[in-house]
Amino acid sequence: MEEREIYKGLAGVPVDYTAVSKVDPESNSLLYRGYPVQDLAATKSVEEVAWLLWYGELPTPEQLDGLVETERSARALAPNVRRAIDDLPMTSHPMDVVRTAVSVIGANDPDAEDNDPEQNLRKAKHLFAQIPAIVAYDQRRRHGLPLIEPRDDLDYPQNFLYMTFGEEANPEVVDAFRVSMVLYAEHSFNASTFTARVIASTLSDLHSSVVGAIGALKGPLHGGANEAVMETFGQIGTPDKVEEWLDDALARKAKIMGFGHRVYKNGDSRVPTMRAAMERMLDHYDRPDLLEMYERMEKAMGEQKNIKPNLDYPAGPTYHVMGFDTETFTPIFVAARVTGWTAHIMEQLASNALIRPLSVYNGIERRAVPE
Ligand SMILES: CC(=O)SCCNC(=O)CCNC(=O)[C@H](O)C(C)(C)COP(=O)(O)OP(=O)(O)OC[C@H]1O[C@@H](n2cnc3c(N)ncnc32)[C@H](O)[C@@H]1OP(=O)(O)O
Ligand SMILES: O=C([O-])CC(=O)C(=O)O
Repeated sequence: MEEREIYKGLAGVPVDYTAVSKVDPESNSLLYRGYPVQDLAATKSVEEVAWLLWYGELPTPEQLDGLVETERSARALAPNVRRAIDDLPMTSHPMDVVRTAVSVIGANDPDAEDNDPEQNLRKAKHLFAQIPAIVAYDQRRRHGLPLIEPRDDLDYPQNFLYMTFGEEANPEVVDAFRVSMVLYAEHSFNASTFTARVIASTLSDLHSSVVGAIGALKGPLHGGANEAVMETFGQIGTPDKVEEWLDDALARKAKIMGFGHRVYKNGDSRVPTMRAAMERMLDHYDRPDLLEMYERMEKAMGEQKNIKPNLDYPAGPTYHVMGFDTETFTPIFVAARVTGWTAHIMEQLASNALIRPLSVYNGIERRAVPE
C-alpha cells in the first residue's frame, strides 16, 4: 500500500479561509463576523444576526426594517410545499420532512440555478422565512392539529412559537428561544456547513446545498444530538439513576449525546449562555428534576471522562419544556443554521475551488478479469 499520511475525518486540517465566524478553542470563544456570540445573544434579534452573517455587518435600522418586511411577507407555505408535507407518512422523521420541503421550495424557484449573489441572498432570505412554517406545521400535523397561518405582527421567534403552539408565547420563553436561535446560527466548518460548501463548490444551486446540509445535520454525531439528549434523559427516568445509567453506558463504550466536540476540548463556548437560558426555562416551567438530571450527568461525565457538554446538551431540555416534540429539535437547528449555511455557500462561490480531496487506495492490487 502507498505510504501517505491521511487525515481521518479531516481532523485538524484547515481546508479554506472563512470570514463568517471564528471558533477559537484556545480562548474558548466564538465570533460571528468579529462579534462575540454571547454578546449578540444578549441583545440582538434573530433577524439582525441573520443580516450580520450574510452581509458581514449589523444592519442599519433601514436595512433591518427591509429584512423584517421581506421575512414576514414570505412566511406562508406554497400550496405544493404544503401538499408535499401532507403526502409524507406521519412516521417520517421531521428532518426528512424539512429536507423534502426545502427541495420542493428549490424546485419551485424559477431562478434556482442562478448563482448570482443577489439571487442567492434572495433565496437565503426566502428559506429563512419558510423553514419555521415547515417545522411548526409538521409538529402540528403529527398531533392531528391544523396548520396555523403565520402572523406578520409577530417577530421571528414569536411567530415560530405561535405557528407551533397556536398562542402567543410568554416573553421569557420567546427570549430563551431567540437566544437558542442566535447560538445555533453559525459554527465555521462543521460537518453540515462543510457539506453545503462541497455541494456549492461544484457550482450546484443553493437549495441543493441546503438539502445536503440538512442530511448532514440529521446525524446524532452532529445536530441530531439535541434529540438524543432528551432520549437519554427519558431512558434514565429520574435524577437518582444518572450515575448507574452512565456507568453502564460507558462500560458499553457508548457515546454520551450532548458531550464532546471536535474543536472545543475544554467546553463549548456557547454552553454557558444556553445553560442560563435553559435554567430560566426550567424555572419557568417548574422542572427542577430536569436541572438535577442535567447537573448530575454533567458532573459524572466530568469525573469519569473529563468531557464537557456541547450546545446540544442545554438546548435539548430547553426545547422539551417549551413543548416541542423531541424529533422537532434538530429541525429547529435547521431553521437557525440556514443563515450560517447560506452565508458559507455565498462565501464559497465568491472564491470557489472544487472541493475534491485525495484518497489512499488500500484495496486489492491490480488483477486480471477472469475469462
Ligand atoms: C452542535 C453539534 O453538532 S456539537 C456535537 C454534537 N454531537 C454529540 O454530542 C455526539 C456525542 N459526541 C461525540 O460523538 C464526539 O464527541 C464528537 C463526534 C462530537 C467529536 O468527536 P471526535 O472529535 O471525533 O472525538 P472522538 O470521537 O475521537 O473522541 C475522542 C475520545 O473521547 C471519547 N468521547 C468523545 N465524545 C464522547 C462522548 N460524547 N461520550 C463518550 N466518550 C466520548 C471517545 O470515545 C474517544 O475516546 P478514546 O480516545 O478512548 O477512544
Ligand atoms: O462545529 C461542530 O463541529 C459542530 C457544532 O458545534 C456546530 O455545528 O454548531
